[in-house]
Amino acid sequence: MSQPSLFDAPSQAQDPASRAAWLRAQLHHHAHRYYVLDDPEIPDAEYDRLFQELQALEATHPELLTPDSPTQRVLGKVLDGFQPVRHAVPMLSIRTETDTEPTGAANFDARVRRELRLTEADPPIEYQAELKFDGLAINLRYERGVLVQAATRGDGEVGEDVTQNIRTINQIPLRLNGAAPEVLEVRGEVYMRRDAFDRLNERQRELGDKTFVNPRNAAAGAVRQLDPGIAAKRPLSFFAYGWGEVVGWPDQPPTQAGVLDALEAFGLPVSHERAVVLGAEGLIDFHRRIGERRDQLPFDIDGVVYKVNRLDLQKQLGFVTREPRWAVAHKYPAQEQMTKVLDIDIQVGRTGKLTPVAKLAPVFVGGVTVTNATLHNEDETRRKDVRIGDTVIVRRAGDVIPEVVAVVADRRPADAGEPFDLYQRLRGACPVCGSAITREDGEADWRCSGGLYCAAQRKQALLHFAQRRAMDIEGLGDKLVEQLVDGGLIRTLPDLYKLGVAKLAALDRMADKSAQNLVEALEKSKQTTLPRFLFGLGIRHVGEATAKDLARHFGSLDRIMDARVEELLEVNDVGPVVAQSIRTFFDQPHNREVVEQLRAAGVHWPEGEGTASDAPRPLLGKTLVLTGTLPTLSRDEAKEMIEAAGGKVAGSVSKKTHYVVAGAEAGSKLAKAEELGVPVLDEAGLKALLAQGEV
Ligand SMILES: NC(=O)c1ccc[n+]([C@@H]2O[C@H](COP(=O)([O-])OP(=O)(O)OC[C@H]3O[C@@H](n4cnc5c(N)ncnc54)[C@H](O)[C@@H]3O)[C@@H](O)[C@H]2O)c1
Ligand SMILES: [Zn+2]
Repeated sequence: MSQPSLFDAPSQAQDPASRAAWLRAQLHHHAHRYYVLDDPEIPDAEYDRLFQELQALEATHPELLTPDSPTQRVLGKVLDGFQPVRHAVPMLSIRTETDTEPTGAANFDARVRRELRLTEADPPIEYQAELKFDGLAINLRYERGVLVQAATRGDGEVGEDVTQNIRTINQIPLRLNGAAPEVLEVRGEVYMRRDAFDRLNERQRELGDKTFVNPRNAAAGAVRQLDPGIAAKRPLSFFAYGWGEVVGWPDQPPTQAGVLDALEAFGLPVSHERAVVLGAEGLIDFHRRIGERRDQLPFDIDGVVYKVNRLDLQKQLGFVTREPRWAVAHKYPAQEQMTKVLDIDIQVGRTGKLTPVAKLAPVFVGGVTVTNATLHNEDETRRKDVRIGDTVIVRRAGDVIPEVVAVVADRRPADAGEPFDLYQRLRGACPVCGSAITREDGEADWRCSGGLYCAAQRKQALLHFAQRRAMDIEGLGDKLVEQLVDGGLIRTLPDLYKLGVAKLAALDRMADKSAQNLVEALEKSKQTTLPRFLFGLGIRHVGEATAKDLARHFGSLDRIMDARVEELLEVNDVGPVVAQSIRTFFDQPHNREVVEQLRAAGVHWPEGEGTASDAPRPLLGKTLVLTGTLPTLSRDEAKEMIEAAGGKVAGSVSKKTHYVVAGAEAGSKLAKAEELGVPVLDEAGLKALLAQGEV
């Protein structure tokens, strides 16, 4: 049904009464999404703007104030399925001081001094400054030191009984240490660490499930989950920052800081990022210090909280409607904001992965101006249904790249783009090199298949080609590859073999001697083997073992390049996905050109007939384990011979091992073989086995 829409909001020029009514309806709707459903539709910053507008309107037009106004009470509600819990002491909200200006702290300090009738002659007030954790407020009730109940805030008066779910949080003690009061209600925040949240979303993405907008939401959803089994799987954490009902605690400390220390001594997690400071200056300094480190904290905070430290003064100051007078929240720039999607680009990563990226109208979020945000992959873009022209929520928290977390559905313009279709958008071709793009069954990502040629994949291709197990080009590491590619010395792989000592020696931090060595290593690498070369090409799914199988089966590169999928499938261990990947790779004209240029540059290897049809493979299907030192064969030679005969070499002995080949100083593997009754051979025995087929 039609709900008030932000999109056709009555203009602010309208009369204050209808504006106020409209704002109340908006706030009620969004509070329900947020507090009850744990599924907000707009960012907090937007909610706060509406809230502040209503507050201002009610201040100038007191006759518009209604008792049910969101400014007058906390808007949570008990979800069906949970037992309601009446709080012994109401759970309130905290007043938010003007967004990010340091003057917020000065206003608060001045107000407190006025309320306490202090003059300039009086000393500065002592405050406890804390982090404002972005999670879900929980009341933990301990009776005689035992956790008997955990409840959400709800509407502040009545919350939900979530004891079962809270018990699954390891950080929350089920029994307090030491001499606990008769009744102690501990208040604090259940939250999810950012790394845990990222892992959770990563897993959701892999499963093709809906991702969570932010850690607060994921944590709130987990706590308010009717199935404790699901709640237990979400990694939640907890920080205590306050208390509710207290009975029988004669030595309760007289300050906020003292009580938090005591809670910690009882075994509750209390953040150490807190300080007792003096006056407005101390608060401003704390706000600044934490602000500088906000991105490095392992969890989200949306601000800091200032509290009068002395409890007798807190009592004297008391409460107004939904907030205490002795505390205030001072926020940082929001980590989520709304903005418009101007376009959707597709970026090619260094391994060829294609990532859709939203181009955004510039927006200030998490302390920086953001113009790009990742959409992760095609399925996720479709699940969120992000289209060009949409208004979206962008999140930037910590050092991670900004991401689009949701579309603001009722702000979609009539001329918004089509549902996202990556293949169509690129017309099937990599935006960098024009090679075909592919997406395999069961994989989330599209990829460019021009691995050897694609500029985006140049560095990766070089490193892969040069590695020890491939072309073994000594001295061609990460840093040098960066320099060579960024400096324009290498555009495609074959350029490697055009590098001369003079060109190399001109590079930063490259001594003549190392340039000379590299040129020699390059020259040496030209003489290689077909398996090494094949592996070095970086064909997706073609690892060392598959490269060896292919080389053995076909004998020559040309035969592999021209093999049909059915022919590739005849190779040991090559399935449909691998066969298709090889076929697609060699179907790209650019990849073939690179291969030709490498051969023209002098890269060569011995070729043979291949074993495609009739060569004997006496060890086909057999698994062998090598241990100790053989008299004449090196470990690599033995392995090569076994594989050539169709066998596999495994690293450890199990019941599935067919033979163990033991040399001098064989250790635990030999013992294991004897224990399991696996036949043990020496070098001569191995050779005899290999010779079996050669009749
Ligand atoms: N996006 C939306 O649609 C939407 C809707 C409703 C509310 N909201 C957001 O919810 C927030 C308003 O919530 P609120 O009025 O319930 O209060 P609040 O979150 O602004 O402040 C009170 C809460 O702060 C938390 N807190 C964290 N650290 C604390 C500390 N050290 N000491 C004391 N309390 C601490 C507690 O959970 C407490 O309940 C705003 O940020 C608002 O944007 C968003
Ligand atoms: Zn490409």
